[in-house]
Amino acid sequence: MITLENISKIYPGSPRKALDDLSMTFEEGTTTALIGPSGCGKTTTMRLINRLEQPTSGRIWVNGRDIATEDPVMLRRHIGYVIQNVGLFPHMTVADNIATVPRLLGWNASRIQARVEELLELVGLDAGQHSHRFPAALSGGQRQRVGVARALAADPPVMLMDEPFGAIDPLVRGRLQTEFKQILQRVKKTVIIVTHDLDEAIKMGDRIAIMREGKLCQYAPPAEVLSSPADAFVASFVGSDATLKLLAITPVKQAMEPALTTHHPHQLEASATLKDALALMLSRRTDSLTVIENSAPVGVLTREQLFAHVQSDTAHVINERNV
Ligand SMILES: Nc1ncnc2c1ncn2[C@@H]1O[C@H](COP(=O)(O)OP(=O)(O)OP(=O)(O)O)[C@@H](O)[C@H]1O
Repeated sequence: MITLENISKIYPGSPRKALDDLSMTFEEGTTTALIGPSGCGKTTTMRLINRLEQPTSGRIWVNGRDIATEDPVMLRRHIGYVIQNVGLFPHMTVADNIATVPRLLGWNASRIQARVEELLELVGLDAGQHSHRFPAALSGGQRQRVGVARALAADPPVMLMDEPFGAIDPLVRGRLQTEFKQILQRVKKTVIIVTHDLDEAIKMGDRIAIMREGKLCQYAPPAEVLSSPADAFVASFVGSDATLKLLAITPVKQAMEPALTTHHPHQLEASATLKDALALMLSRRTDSLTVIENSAPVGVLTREQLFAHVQSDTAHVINERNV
């Protein structure tokens, strides 16, 4: 768990606060997406947590310890850090890059090799094919995978990821986001991801922290940010298509009426989203669907139930357009 307690940061010579009395807690084993306009203090927050910067005032606790009392170098060995363009050492092979922190921690050679192979498999790279290559010979997506493997090498409880997909082309980015989310769920770390991309924040974050001018505007699960923005700024930040984004992350199961027998001919898996359901209703020109799980009916979803799950104003707009 990471706790920021009344953190303010004023950079020398700067007229304004980069962070302004910021207090928040990042729960253990969860992924938080930090998002907000340029200059709102996202990167500063990350750099304070791994002590690349010092707060002007306030305290930061990582797993119950005040990091001001920790040796910054030792602290950083227990915090994985992934940045845009990765920062791999260009003169070192993939294997040596991943082995950096385990070597500093004094692991023996066979343990390091086993860990490198395990991590390459975890991030979807073939060890035999990639271990001995140099970063320049990899694609952007492959470099990013190596960056994540390196950050995970010593199994740190905390991972900081500063725009980890920023330099990746959009098609590969979507795939990497999906894969990394699965990896992060498996390794159960406390993860903070800085992003500029709301869709990425919604996809990756268990919670989203929306910042503005060094303060926190809202800190909540994606569905709550989309359905109940805390103020006008958050509402404008999430945009007019918040309802569609909400449909895209809400499982059908949450909105359906349970039922073991139904007469509606069109079927949809319970794991599908309300956006999938709406698309199916539109294409089949129907107002109700049978929801199935393991090939058996588990419920019914009607258009009314679907709209009841999204903000009423916007739902009316969708309804009136009869989409
Ligand atoms: N080393 C520095 N010296 C002086 N001011 C800085 C320094 N680093 C950041 N700042 C200022 O602090 C504020 C917060 O910057 P920060 O980089 O944390 O924002 P950010 O939300 O990560 O921005 P971006 O999305 O553009 O990366 C900005 O006004 C920035 O200009």
